[in-house]
Amino acid sequence: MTTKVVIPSQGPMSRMLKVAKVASIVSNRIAKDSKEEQFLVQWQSASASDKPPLSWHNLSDLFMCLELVQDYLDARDEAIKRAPPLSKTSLKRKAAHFEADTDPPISFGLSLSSRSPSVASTTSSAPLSVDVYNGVLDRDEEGLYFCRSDPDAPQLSNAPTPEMVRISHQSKVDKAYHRIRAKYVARLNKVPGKPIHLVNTYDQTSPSLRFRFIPEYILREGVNKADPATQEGCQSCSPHMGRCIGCEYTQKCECLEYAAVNEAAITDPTVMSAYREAKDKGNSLAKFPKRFPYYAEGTKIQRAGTLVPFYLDSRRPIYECNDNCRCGLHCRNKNVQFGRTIDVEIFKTDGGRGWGLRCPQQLYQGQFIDTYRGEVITDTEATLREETAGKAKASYLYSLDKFGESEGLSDEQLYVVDGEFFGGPTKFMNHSCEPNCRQYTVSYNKHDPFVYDIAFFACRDIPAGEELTFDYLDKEEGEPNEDPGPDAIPCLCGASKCRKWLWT
Ligand SMILES: C[S@@+](CC[C@H](N)C(=O)[O-])C[C@H]1O[C@@H](n2cnc3c(N)ncnc32)[C@H](O)[C@@H]1O
Repeated sequence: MTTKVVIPSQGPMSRMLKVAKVASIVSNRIAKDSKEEQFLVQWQSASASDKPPLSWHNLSDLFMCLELVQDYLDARDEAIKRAPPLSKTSLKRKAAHFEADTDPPISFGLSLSSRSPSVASTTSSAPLSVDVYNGVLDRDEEGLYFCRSDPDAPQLSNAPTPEMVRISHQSKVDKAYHRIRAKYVARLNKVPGKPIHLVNTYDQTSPSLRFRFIPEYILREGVNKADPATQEGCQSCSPHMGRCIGCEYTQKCECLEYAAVNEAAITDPTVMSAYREAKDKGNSLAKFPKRFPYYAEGTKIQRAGTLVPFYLDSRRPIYECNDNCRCGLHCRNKNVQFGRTIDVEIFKTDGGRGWGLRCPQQLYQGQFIDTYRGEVITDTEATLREETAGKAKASYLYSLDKFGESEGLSDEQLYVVDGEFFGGPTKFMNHSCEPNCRQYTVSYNKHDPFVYDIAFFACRDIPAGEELTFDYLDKEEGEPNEDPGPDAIPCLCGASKCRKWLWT
């Protein structure tokens, strides 16, 4: 007679698993008696020579390790897609069998001991909520369950068996998908600021629970932001000049010192030659005409705060005023620093591009959407992460190289933003060869060429619900396209002028 160890059911929290000791989820099934979705947990083994213990658990036990359930479901989904299709008759027969008896036939000899005071023994004929296959369930001081190896138990090296795999592919996992979605939405609801919605009318999946929403960059080892003492503010401006919109005169505002010169505004030939000379010699261009980047209040309602054409149609960096400025909180030259002001929706795209981002309301040309957030890492660390994760990883890495050339910095000195595991909703923005958004450099410290914001703006009016996209290559006007290499990722943007690949 096989002994199984049963954990008494005492409400959902009483059986939470100790996540740190769970290695992975390796199978799933529907419990014969309770019809609960269950998952086979593979635990970490005490030593490398021990075979890891395995135990079946109801979904409710796994709330704290839903990330691992999600990993398992992704792999299961891939395996199902790769599996040869079953013939209609065999599918029907197996499904019928499965509904009648969903417990996998156990093809290995089980001999389980029950030495933990928190578990009770029963026989295989008793109704089981959870059964342990080759270990002993125990509880730590916080009451969390884990499974430790039992030297007397048989060493199971072949789980999941082919039979377990067959059953797992036919067993429903709707509740697991639902729980994962609920956990993701609960997290979204905690993100400060305007709501982020999650919409998936395509399948049951949710974006990765491993991702954490963060409001600011996380600076990792070796990354240094310029000393706050170097963040000069404009000292000659005030909130009460002219129209009371903060900075009013570009020539007064020291924040624009390094901003692009508006050459079209230089009509005097003497000024033009002085400008050319200063430019050639690398002298200060502070006194030449500049533009504030945003329309101020008082223009058309849909224009206020949007980019003026001088910036909209270019890749010119934007220098916003900062906390050390005298122009006040409501300066017309402060925008991106206040963050997103629109709702966004993360949605599952059709056509193989994964998740995408859209806005449920209409956006106007030049309107700020959000910044790209993530871990700021060194170039060396970025290369390491890229090599470890393979070519697809490159998609979440964003180089902060805007000032590299003008400041004479080498690639190794520059930083990279990795938005894969930490970031904001813009992580989900896909590429299009004919995009409706564009990325801009936004700096609050003109003396720091290393750490600045990457901000997305609508480059045309965007109707409510249209997917937000940008061009991943962000090339200068007229810059030629490189030929795609053998590893080039095919582009699925569907635009009529599609380049056919994402990057080389
Ligand atoms: C920054 S992520 C965008 C969000 C991503 N779709 C997701 O589900 O997390 C970049 C990745 O999205 C996919 N992607 C984005 N735009 C695409 C396009 N036009 N064609 C094909 N895949 C695209 C590629 O897998 C790329 O590596």
